[in-house]
Amino acid sequence: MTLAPFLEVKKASVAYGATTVLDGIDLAIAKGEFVALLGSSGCGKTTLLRTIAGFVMPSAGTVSVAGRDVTRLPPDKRGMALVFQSYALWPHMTVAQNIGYGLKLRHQPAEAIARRVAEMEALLGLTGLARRKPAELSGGQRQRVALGRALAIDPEILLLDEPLSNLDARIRLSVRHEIRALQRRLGITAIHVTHDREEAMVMADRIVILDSGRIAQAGTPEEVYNRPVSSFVAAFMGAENSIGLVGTVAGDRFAITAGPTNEPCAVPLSGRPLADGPVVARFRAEAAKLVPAGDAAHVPEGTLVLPGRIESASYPGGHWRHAVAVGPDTVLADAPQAFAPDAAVKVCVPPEALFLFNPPGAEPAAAEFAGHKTDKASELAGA
Ligand SMILES: Nc1ncnc2c1ncn2[C@@H]1O[C@H](COP(=O)(O)OP(=O)(O)OP(=O)(O)O)[C@@H](O)[C@H]1O
Repeated sequence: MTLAPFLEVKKASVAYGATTVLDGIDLAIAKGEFVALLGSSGCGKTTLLRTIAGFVMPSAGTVSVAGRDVTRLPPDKRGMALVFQSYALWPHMTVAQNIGYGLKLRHQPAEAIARRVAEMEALLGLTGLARRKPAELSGGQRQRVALGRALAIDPEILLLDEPLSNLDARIRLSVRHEIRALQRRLGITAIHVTHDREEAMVMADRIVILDSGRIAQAGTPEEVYNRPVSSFVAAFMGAENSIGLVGTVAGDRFAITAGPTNEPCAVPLSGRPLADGPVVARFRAEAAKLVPAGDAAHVPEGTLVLPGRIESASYPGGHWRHAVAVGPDTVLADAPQAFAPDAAVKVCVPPEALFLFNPPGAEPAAAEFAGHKTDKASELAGA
């Protein structure tokens, strides 16, 4: 299903002095969609959000809402509301005054403000706290007030800049669900900046992964998790183990040659745009199975086998995590039981959990991994 774009960023670039921070960003967001902007520190997430909000003027490109170019409009004329990480509540104002602040700026009559504030308090579970000042609230309550202030002006687009990062882990989980449920209920379009992968996964309809001011991949949580288009995205989505291999395309399979760190193996290409030669193989610790070196009977068929030696084991909860020396590399692999240090093992990785990429410059030029097109239409279709 392809949805018409509601918010559209076209070829947007932003530079601070000689430094390009956003480089030709193309992004189309459907009405009611919840999009997470995900990326490591300094990749340009906040700059993109502030460009959409109107606080940063792009040096090139446009921002439009419902087909209307808003690139030159001031922030308060864009129908958007921004919620910050720091809440930015007025400390001397009560909860009610903070929530009603935007309406007061818009010269709404007092009764209308009181009505809307009461609605917001009920919606956000703040009833009874109207006369308190921010200092008399918990972090979660303060964040709900900030959300109430943003929603009170009835924005079409809600922009969230790491709104949960000041909350402790447990409250964060509940506020996460509250924000998502509210966004769904109100049918509001939301863009959420975060560097927390799990937060993006559980909250968003679509995740946009930024790398050095460019979109590395945009897709549903399931797409970016299971079909990363690059080694960078795979690593960012948790496939942090990396091994160098060599292989050749043989029909619909990629035949991995036996090497110093691996046994030979053929994996289905499944549309992967691979060329003969060296590849980087990435996989998650939880996707690998550890088998004692002498126990050939328990090596699952069709898996990539990496002989190794246990360096250490730790218990993060639910399983044992092992650091395993594989040739000159160390990979992490989980198992339900602990292996002893120095034990000889085989790290077995099933083909569907193995992400293979030719090194940059070696990819087949014309090949495109099915379902990985990043043009606008398919981005929206993934919504
Ligand atoms: N006003 C500014 N002047 C100069 N450089 C800036 C300015 N604002 C941001 N930058 C630089 O632009 C780059 C992107 O910053 P941005 O805040 O968008 O990153 P981010 O992905 O949101 O990072 P974080 O997760 O750390 O907040 C960084 O290198 C930053 O130092």
